[in-house]
Amino acid sequence: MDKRVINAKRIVVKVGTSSLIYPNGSINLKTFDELAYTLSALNNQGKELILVSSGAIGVGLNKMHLKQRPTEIGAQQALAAIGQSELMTLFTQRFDHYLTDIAQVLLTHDIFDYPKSKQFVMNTFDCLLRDNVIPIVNENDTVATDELDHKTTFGDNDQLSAIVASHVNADLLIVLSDVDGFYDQNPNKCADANLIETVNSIDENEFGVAGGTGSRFGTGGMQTKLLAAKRMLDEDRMMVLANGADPRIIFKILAGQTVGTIFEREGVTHE
Ligand SMILES: Nc1ncnc2c1ncn2[C@@H]1O[C@H](COP(=O)(O)OP(=O)(O)O)[C@@H](O)[C@H]1O
Ligand SMILES: N[C@@H](CCC(=O)OP(=O)(O)O)C(=O)O
Repeated sequence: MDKRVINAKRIVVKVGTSSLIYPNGSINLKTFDELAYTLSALNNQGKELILVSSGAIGVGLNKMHLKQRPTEIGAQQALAAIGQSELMTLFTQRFDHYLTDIAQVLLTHDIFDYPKSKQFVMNTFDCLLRDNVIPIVNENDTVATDELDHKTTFGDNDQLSAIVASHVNADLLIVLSDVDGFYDQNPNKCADANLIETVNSIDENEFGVAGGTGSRFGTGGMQTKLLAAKRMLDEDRMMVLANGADPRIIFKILAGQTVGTIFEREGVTHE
């Protein structure tokens, strides 16, 4: 494992809907709790953490007792608005339990393109991290339209997490999903798919084996995770993709254990 992973101080963690919501639509309280515990423990150790969390629509569906995601974009945005406050309530409860302060930061993908907006966002992150408050970021779904196909999909927190990691100069991006890592074929479709432990570069070969989402509530699937990883590699940053079923896996990652898939440029020092 790359020594830089063990030494990472500023870490962005992205958690997908598939880790927070069960396939039956119920809220996965175990993940919420273990995520809050893990990030609180690391915060206490002096790490600087930013959590990018999806789940607003999933939690909104649950709150409104809906089983299917509506196709109309306005209805999805309304569900995201309902679910976002509920999502933060769940996080507040769990993080309170571990005596950790959190803050909600809603962003759009293009916010860093505007120098003044970028400055305000950066000031906010700086103050929160300085005060040991963990920012919890989601896309501002009611105003975000750039990623919508106006049919069934909504937003993309994989790439948003990479954008955030890049602008806050994070040492490491950890993406938690419902798979163990990046496979040479979609593991939900091919039983003989093999996990790839290290990826040094991403081109059409990798994109060629990256399929769409496996869950009813996830959006991007592996395509958007590879786009996020590509951004990290282009900037010589590292990303680890791992299974978020038990977020305490982050301790293993930071202990240097071989977990999931690490995306890192070639030629770095291993031990
Ligand atoms: N090559 C691949 N390796 C791993 N997972 C893949 C691959 N191609 C497609 N997938 C799918 O991507 C899914 C993860 O993406 P997604 O459902 O959007 O999760 P999340 O909600 O965590 O963002 C996996 O469950 C799997 O079905
Ligand atoms: N902003 C949306 C999620 C967008 C998204 O990228 O979802 P996912 O593929 O589960 O990470 C929400 O909170 O429901």
